[in-house]
Parts: sequence; C-alpha cells; structure tokens
Amino acid sequence: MSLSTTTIATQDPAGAPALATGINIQGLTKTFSSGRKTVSALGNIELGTKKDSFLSLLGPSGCGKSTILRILAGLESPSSGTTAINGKSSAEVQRSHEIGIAFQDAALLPWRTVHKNIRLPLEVAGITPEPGLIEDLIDLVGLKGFEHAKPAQLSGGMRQRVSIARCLVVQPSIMLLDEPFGALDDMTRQRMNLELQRIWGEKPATTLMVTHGIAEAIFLSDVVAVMTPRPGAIAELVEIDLPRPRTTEIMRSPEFHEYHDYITGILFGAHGPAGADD
Ligand SMILES: Nc1ncnc2c1ncn2[C@@H]1O[C@H](COP(=O)(O)OP(=O)(O)OP(=O)(O)O)[C@@H](O)[C@H]1O
Repeated sequence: MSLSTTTIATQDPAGAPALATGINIQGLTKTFSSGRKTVSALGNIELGTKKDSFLSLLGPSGCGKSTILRILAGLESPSSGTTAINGKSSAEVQRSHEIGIAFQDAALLPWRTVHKNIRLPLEVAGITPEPGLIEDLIDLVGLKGFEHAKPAQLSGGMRQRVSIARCLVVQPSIMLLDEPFGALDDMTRQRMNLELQRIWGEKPATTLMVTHGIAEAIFLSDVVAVMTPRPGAIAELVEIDLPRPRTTEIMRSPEFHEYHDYITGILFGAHGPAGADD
C-alpha cells in the first residue's frame, strides 16, 4: 500500500534525534527472573516519536507492551537500555507530576466520590487544584451530575471516564494508557475513543497507548508500532496519515481498511495468529 514515509517516528532514535523528542527508547531489554526461571520479555527495543504525537503499541499477547509502558512510567526498571519522554528520564517525569496514567481496570477508590477520585493524584502530589479544574474535567468527560456518585453507582464506561479524568487532572504532558477501554463493550469503546481523541485534540500530550484493537489503534494514533511475539521487538512502525479530527465514518473509508489490512498482514502474516481483537 502507499503508506507515507515515516516522519514522526523512528526505529533509530539515536540516529534521528529530531524524531524522538517525545518517546525515546534506545537498546531497551527486559528479562524477568523468578527463582530459576527467566523470561526474556523485551528483545531490543528502539523506538522514537515526536513530542505530542499519539503512539499505539499493538502486538500479540505477552510481547511486552505493558512492560514498555511500565518502564516508561518508572514502575519497572529496564535490564538494559535507556528511556526518555519529552527529553526527561522516567524518574524526572514522575517527580514533575506531568504524567497521566490509565489502566484497563479503572482502579477507583470505592469509598471516594467521582470528584474525590479525580482529585486524588493532586492530593498525593500535595497540589491544590486550580479553582474549577475538577469541575471542568467532569464536564469534559461527560459526567456532569455525577460528581458525588461513588464508583459502585456508575457503569463500566462511566468508571473509565473517571479514570481518564483522573489521568488528565495533573494536566499531563505525557499520557500512558494501558488498554484503557479494553474492558468495555464495542459501542462504549467507540464512544470513549471519540472522547479521547477530542480531549487529546484540545490538549495534546506525548501519548503511548497499549491496545489489542487494530481499529482503535488506527483511529487514535499518529503512529502504530506493531510488535513481534516475545521477546518483543518492533516489527514495523506504521504512520497513520488520516486527517483529524477523525470521525466514525472514517472507519468505513477505503484508506482506513487499507491500514487495517496492512497491519493485520504484519500481525498475522509473518508470525501466525497474533492475538489482536479485531
Ligand atoms: N513481574 C513479572 N514477573 C515475571 N514475568 C513477567 C512480569 N511482568 C511481565 N512478565 C512476563 O513478560 C512478558 C511480557 O508481559 P507484558 O504484560 O508486558 O505483555 P503484553 O504484551 O502487555 O501482554 P498482554 O497483551 O497479554 O497484556 C510475559 O511473558 C509476562 O508473563
């Protein structure tokens, strides 16, 4: 297919530093050891994106997607190699409270209201929210009227919205999203993808999203990094050259289908069934 040449991502961040001003991963490997057993999760990851671009990691189950995200977030340490986001190390990023993280499980505190769950990261950081910030976020994710509801009173989609709002409350310049809508039904997931695109469009942030959804990855991303089975490596970077804002109609366009077929070919062609959702 006629994919554009990659201009906002690189598999050689050291050789193309201008293309790695966002995510910058060089020579990254990760081996887990427990007892006598060792698992080589990541082979040798070289990956760079431009600041404020949206990158998705797509690949077979167990290829190390979440491990990359966790290392970038500073929740896991690499066996070798270096990572940086927006020119900062994971430790610096963590200290500066400019990172928003959301996981598949909304992981809300059940005894706190929507408002207080969203406020939590600021409390932990000892930061007083600007007046109106939490209310604006509640509005942004479409939860007006539910400020004082507890998680148990919300649907799964609403809980994920709270989780996204909580991710945004630190006004992140970096977003790390680990299958944020993986647990939702297709329709809710599509609505959430539209919301996420809108939110990201209003305040761009260097973003990495782990997903199993090929369509979701194409819809949201500037670049999709397709990974090989474990030990994970980047099979190919696919730049998604579709105009923004993207609408659900675009998902029915020939261009979208072309990307879908192309990525499916990388995932399932060379390496057999690879475990993507759609
Ligand atoms: N803390 C850990 N201890 C031991 N092994 C681990 C640990 N975390 C991850 N692994 C292993 O590393 C490999 C990569 O795991 P990871 O969760 O990064 O994959 P993934 O691509 O995100 O998978 P999935 O798509 O199924 O969520 C897997 O084989 C997993 O079992």
